[in-house]
Amino acid sequence: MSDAVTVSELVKRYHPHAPAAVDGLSFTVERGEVFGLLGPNGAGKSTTVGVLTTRMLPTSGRCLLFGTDVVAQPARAKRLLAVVPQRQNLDRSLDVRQNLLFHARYHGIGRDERTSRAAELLDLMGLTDQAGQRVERLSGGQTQRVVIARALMHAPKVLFLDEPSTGLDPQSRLFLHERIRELRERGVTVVLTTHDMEEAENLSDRVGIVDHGRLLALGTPSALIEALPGGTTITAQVRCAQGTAVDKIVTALTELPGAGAVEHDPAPRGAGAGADLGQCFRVRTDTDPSTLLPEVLRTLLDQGAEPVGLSMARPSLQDVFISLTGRELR
Ligand SMILES: Nc1ncnc2c1ncn2[C@@H]1O[C@H](COP(=O)(O)OP(=O)(O)OP(=O)(O)O)[C@@H](O)[C@H]1O
Repeated sequence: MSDAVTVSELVKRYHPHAPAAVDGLSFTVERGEVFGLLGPNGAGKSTTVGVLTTRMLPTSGRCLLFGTDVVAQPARAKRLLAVVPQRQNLDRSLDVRQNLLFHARYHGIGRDERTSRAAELLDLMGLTDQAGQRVERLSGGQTQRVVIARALMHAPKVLFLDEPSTGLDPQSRLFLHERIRELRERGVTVVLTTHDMEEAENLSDRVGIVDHGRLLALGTPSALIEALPGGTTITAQVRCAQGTAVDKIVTALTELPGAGAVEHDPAPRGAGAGADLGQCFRVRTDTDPSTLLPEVLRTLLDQGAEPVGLSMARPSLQDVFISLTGRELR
């Protein structure tokens, strides 16, 4: 059985002498998964999605949707896919339900079927009460839900979502995430492009991180996070007696079994009164932090430091993203 999306050796050059916007990209998206396509500005995500959704032609390489070549059979590919763009493009002269019905009619879906699908999708997206509302009266979150409902009217097998949560309030964002999960339960494959790493980590079964048109990493968010060196960080805020040798504390922490790099920050944020004596130590570890944590505490006490705060942070997809694509703005 073919994958939902197959991208092989995709190259897209906008100008013959310009660097390739997509430079030999290959990945597959399995049927029914939510796949996050991530990368900094200009990485080549929109170009890749543009080719996959038949909006532009590749320079070379092949893209298939459920085995259908998007270049050789664009009309067939269009029936399989739906795109939810970042900027809404609803028909302002129509109400919510009419937007859905018009889209279905365009796709050749019969009257009875489009009426029942519209009712079902309005219900799924929590829009039944807004069915007769003009789209210009809707909030940002409601508009986004209408755009998704409309995209689903022709029962696409793969849905491309571009930055779906941009500008949404937390409730709308949560609702949208629940609906995306529900779509996956119904067997719809979702390709999500987002800059929001928390969203990508929460929603995606797997993510592909691209930069300069190339794939840098591919896997489940948890596998990519686990592969990050210097995994968990234990942060200890302490108060030290005047004259305490901070270097000695750093050395003692570094010598603990399982400890990786140790950083010292003499002015921790929010140290408050007596900040001149406040110190912060960060211990990175690839091992189980629950065994290291008591050792860190004991070492600090042995060295005459008084712990006032202790925390443990697992790295996130954002850390993976930054470690692969760098910190500089483009
Ligand atoms: N129509 C175009 N003509 C020429 N170059 C383009 C065109 N569209 C995109 N590019 C260039 O191709 C590269 C990839 O752009 P693309 O829009 O695919 O990146 P992206 O990852 O989607 O970025 P963003 O997150 O900012 O949307 C960039 O260098 C961009 O400047």
